[in-house]
Amino acid sequence: MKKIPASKSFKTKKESSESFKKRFSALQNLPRFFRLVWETNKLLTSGNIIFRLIKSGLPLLMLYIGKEIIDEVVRLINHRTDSHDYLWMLVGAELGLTIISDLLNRCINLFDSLLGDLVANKTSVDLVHHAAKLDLYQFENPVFYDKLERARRQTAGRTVLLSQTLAQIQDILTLLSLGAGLVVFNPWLILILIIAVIPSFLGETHFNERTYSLTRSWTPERRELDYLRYLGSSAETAKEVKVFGLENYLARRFKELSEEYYLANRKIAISRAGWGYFLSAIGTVAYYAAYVFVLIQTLGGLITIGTMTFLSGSFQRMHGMLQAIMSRFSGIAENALYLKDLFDFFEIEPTILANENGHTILRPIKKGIVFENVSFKYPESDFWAIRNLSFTLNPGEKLALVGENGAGKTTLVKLLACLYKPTEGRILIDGIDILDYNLADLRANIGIIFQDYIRYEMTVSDNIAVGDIDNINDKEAIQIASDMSMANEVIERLPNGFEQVLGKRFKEGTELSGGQWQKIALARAYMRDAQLIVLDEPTSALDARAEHKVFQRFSELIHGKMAVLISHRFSTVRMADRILFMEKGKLIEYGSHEELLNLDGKYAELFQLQAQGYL
Ligand SMILES: Nc1ncnc2c1ncn2[C@@H]1O[C@H](COP(=O)(O)OP(=O)(O)OP(=O)(O)O)[C@@H](O)[C@H]1O
Repeated sequence: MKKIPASKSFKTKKESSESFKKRFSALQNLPRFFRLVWETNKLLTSGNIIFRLIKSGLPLLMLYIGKEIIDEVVRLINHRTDSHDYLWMLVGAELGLTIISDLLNRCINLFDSLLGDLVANKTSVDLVHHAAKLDLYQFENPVFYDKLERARRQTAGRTVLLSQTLAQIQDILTLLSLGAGLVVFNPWLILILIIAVIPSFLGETHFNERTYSLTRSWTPERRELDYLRYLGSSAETAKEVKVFGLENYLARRFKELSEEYYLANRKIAISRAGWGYFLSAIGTVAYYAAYVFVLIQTLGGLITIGTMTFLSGSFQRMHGMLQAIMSRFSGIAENALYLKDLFDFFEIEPTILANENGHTILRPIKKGIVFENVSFKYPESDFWAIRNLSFTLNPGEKLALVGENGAGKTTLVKLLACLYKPTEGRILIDGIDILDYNLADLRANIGIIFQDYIRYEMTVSDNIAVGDIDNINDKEAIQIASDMSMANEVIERLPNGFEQVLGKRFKEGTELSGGQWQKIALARAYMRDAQLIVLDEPTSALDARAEHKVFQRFSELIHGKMAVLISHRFSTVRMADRILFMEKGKLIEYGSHEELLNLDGKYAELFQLQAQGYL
């Protein structure tokens, strides 16, 4: 079994004090959090605060009435003929306050939970919007991914922080009011009280901080655990797990890793329980010392029995409350740290900007698309995925990209869609760098179907409409796109036609074959009114005849538009006006099919090889 890395289980003093400071500075995130809560729902937020303010004054009032009741009862025992009216009035008032207090509790809980759900929903929506703005390479970076993962966890978890902080404010107000009552009768008790809770507070703070550092430093492993759980128990992976008999391997890997995490966690949990018990025992002893002090004063006739119950009652409540406030305080600081992860994520800026005021693409494109000495390295990679690539895609031209696996074909398409920035060189549309165009307009003009397109487990209609999501309700356009891509042949055979849910995740879902999925995905390309259509091996799962037919149709249907086709089938590739043959990121041959055959180079060699396979 792997040993727990030292850095994960133990930390130096310096690290501890640094993260301690970090915890407290994380509290600075609270105002931003409350702004978010306020913006989410002003009515619920203000209602919640008002109810809590009222509630915070009730304990003092109740204790005072309790004291008055006892003193009145004692007085009436000694003066039996006096009227009982004041006593019943006090009892009535106590009953009324109890009923109001219950009602306030219900309202506060209700508002907390409604507000918590709304905040979680709003944060999730903001998260999706922000994630969509970020660069693709950021998603491929593990550090970023961990941040995203932590942020995603925060969206639901912050509900606790909301009620914690509001309860904290409420308890502090109650404490102040009770404290004022206590000061009037005996100021010394306050001092005992403070001494009693400080050890617990320090203990709580220390352990919360250790838990946070542990959780944080284990984010990559927790991500791996989630991934292993997914591999071992999801519909998508079940087929392969069964045929390769991976269950034991996955379960073992999960067990080993989860056990390491458990052990690290257990260590903290045990010392937390031990120290927590010891430190709160100090508080209990102090409480009893104060209690004895009050009893002695009562026996000496210095205070009434009512005052004794008031003092011991408020002391007990304040003790409990102070302890709750202190332990909640470190809880809040801890949650605020997690909150920092969420806000940090929102602070990550994309490098490819939306460029809302950028150029818009001419319709139709006049001079075409020019790759000008473009080179590209993936971030964190030290080899060139694309190297010194220069070519022009003329208006109306159909270009095919050919090359062995890893030659850089998909990378070229990603650069064209502005998913990455070229490391060197420029890509121009009508003479303007694509980075200077309005990003949304640029992408609206390009329709790309990637080889790893998404199989949306939604209706057929939605699966096609994602190609032009603004027209999701345009049934006619969806129908036409499906006719064009030959998906109609698939759809006709589905029990619910266009409304058929695809995939096996949801009830009544139907699974399609690889080729059938591809025909549906291909319809997305016809949905949008793009000037350039890029198909990155979207027909690899079609049989040879179907692929030939699809491409023949494609050439006819997109007549006049620009297209880039990536395929490993030469029968398809030869339909293009021009073919670019790529090797290790470089363009090594280009021309029409006939020209490349006459050249008798790499293209011709691969073509012959494939042709022989069919002989
Ligand atoms: N996200 C990525 N991060 C780092 N390197 C990558 C990434 N995607 C691709 N590469 C590398 O870039 C090179 C070009 O990959 P690309 O996907 O463009 O090839 P391709 O020609 O489309 O291959 P195929 O025919 O297999 O689809 C490969 O060596 C690959 O390992």
